[in-house]
Amino acid sequence: MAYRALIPVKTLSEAKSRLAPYLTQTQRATLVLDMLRHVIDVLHGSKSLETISVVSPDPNVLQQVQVWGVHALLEKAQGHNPALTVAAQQELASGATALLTLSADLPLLRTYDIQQMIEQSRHYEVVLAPSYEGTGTNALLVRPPLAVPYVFGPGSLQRYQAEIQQRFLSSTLYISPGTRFDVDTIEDVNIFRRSEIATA
Ligand SMILES: Nc1nc2c(ncn2[C@@H]2O[C@H](COP(=O)(O)OP(=O)(O)OP(=O)(O)O)[C@@H](O)[C@H]2O)c(=O)[nH]1
Ligand SMILES: C=C(OP(=O)(O)O)C(=O)O
Repeated sequence: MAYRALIPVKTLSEAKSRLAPYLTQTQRATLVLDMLRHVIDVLHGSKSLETISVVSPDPNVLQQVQVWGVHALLEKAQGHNPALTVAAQQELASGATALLTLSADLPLLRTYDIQQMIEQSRHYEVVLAPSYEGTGTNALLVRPPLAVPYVFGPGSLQRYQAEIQQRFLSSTLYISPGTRFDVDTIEDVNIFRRSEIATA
């Protein structure tokens, strides 16, 4: 089985727009790149992935991730789901048999989470990792790639579940702090900062 990972990353100037009232653009860009670096390090550390790719329209992001040792895919169709769809088609065409798509903003993600999701995917065609509030999807492991269409966005978990049901695919939920906690709001940033201080 050829497991690969794919991380979508927005243009830095537009990323983390919900934090714009609280953080400067430079602070937001730094936060995005720090969290992306963490996710990439964790994926590398899992030693379970044939390749790791980042899809983004931002040349600075693409240049940076190559330095970190991952593939840089220029966004060919605009928007979260269209960009992922084209990138996943490329992965499928080049031999991927399973694709883990995950958000770039998961600061508590651990290699154990990746290994567990891969383990579960041996028994289920789709493994979904929900966000804390239970409506979002922070990671999605699909075997084969594109067996389920990308439907990220508000309320995506329920939409994924409906798509899975329509296609009679087997699926399971993977629930862990590492995949549940994504940084969207200033409250999330503060929770994360407090957890860093507590573990320092
Ligand atoms: N390539 C690409 N990635 C995207 C796009 N939209 C969102 N993403 C990525 O998808 C993941 C979840 O993104 P969102 O929560 O929608 O956006 P965000 O920038 O994290 O936060 P907000 O701007 O506050 O919504 C993050 O890794 C984003 O960088 C897009 O249009 N293209
Ligand atoms: C994009 C999503 O979530 P968020 O905007 O909360 O990161 C999603 O869960 O599909």
